[in-house]
Amino acid sequence: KIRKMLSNGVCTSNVQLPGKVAIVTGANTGIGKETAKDLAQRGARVYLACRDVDKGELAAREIQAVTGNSQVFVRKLDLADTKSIRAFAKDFLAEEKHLHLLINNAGVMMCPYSKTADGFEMHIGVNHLGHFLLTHLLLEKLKESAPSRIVNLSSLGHHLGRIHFHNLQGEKFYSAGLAYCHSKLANILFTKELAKRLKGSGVTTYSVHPGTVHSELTRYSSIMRWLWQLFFVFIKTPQEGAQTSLYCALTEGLESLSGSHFSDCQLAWVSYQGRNEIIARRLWDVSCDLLGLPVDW
Ligand SMILES: NC(=O)C1=CN([C@@H]2O[C@H](COP(=O)(O)OP(=O)(O)OC[C@H]3O[C@@H](n4cnc5c(N)ncnc54)[C@H](OP(=O)(O)O)[C@@H]3O)[C@@H](O)[C@H]2O)C=CC1
Ligand SMILES: CC1=C(/C=C/C(C)=C/C=C/C(C)=C/C=O)C(C)(C)CCC1
Repeated sequence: KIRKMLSNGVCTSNVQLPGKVAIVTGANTGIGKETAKDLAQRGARVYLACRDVDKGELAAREIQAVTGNSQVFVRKLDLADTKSIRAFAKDFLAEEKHLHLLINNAGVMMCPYSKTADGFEMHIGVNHLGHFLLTHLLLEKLKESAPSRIVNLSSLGHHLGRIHFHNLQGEKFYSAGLAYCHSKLANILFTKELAKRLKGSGVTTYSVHPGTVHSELTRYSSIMRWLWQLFFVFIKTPQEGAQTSLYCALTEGLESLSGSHFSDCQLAWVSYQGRNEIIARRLWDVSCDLLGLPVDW
């Protein structure tokens, strides 16, 4: 009862999605799996973009069995490797005529200092740069399929985040907890800058704090796991955690709020840095530079 009371925010939309195509990254478990399940339940063709295809297949079978929707597919996507991101996008673009919903959900938290295949620090590399590149590669398809939406999973933790341009890869100093928060701030800044650039295109974008949710996200931190267990009544189930992503993906009339941040299915407060347009623009330029992308897209 306490958890239900604290788990504010339910996506009440009864929008159905026959003929619509969705991609959910990191959909083999946690919030992503529940998000994909709900979209499949509404009749969408859903692509589970997972780094571990076997885990993805297990989730797809479960989703197919629960929803009766056979149009649930698994594709390999490792956000810690730009080659994998490019291969995923290439195959998807060849396979599908449309893309209506891109849910940038996958994430890592508090992993020990490590680097992606391209030499980016793991949090900024997977949580921000990986999704930045994926979105870039899929954007034309999203525009052609408009109205379409992009939902970026951020976190309340962004309040502790700062974009240290002189130490973006954590080489000068590194804290696993803060590195996560920095990457989640980057998700918010990306959403804001992207929304600006997409004005008038029919593609809108939102960032989301899903709540404090029981999932595998705490895998690298025994303290977090212990806290989550101790205070389990305060922690949302993954299904409850998926509600704000679904709200942003499905709610009609949300277009004018493109670029905004949501929690518990309502507008949420963003930190001072998260509202800074100059930092958002600079992060965009630096991200393009790191990924070898043109600045204007
Ligand atoms: N749980 C919470 O309390 C909160 C979660 N969030 C955010 O919600 C999102 C979902 O998290 P949640 O469901 O809780 O976490 P989980 O750890 O349960 O799920 C994360 C998913 O991301 C995938 N993933 C991790 N690294 C990569 C990679 N390199 N390439 C592709 N996929 C990858 C994981 O795959 P695999 O299973 O193979 O590892 C998994 O499918 C994250 O962005 C997180 O930051 C925000 C605030 C709070
Ligand atoms: C203070 C406090 C809690 C709050 C924890 C919070 C607010 C965690 C946020 C985690 C995030 C944002 C994770 C991923 O992004 C608990 C554990 C509920 C237990 C009661 C004490």
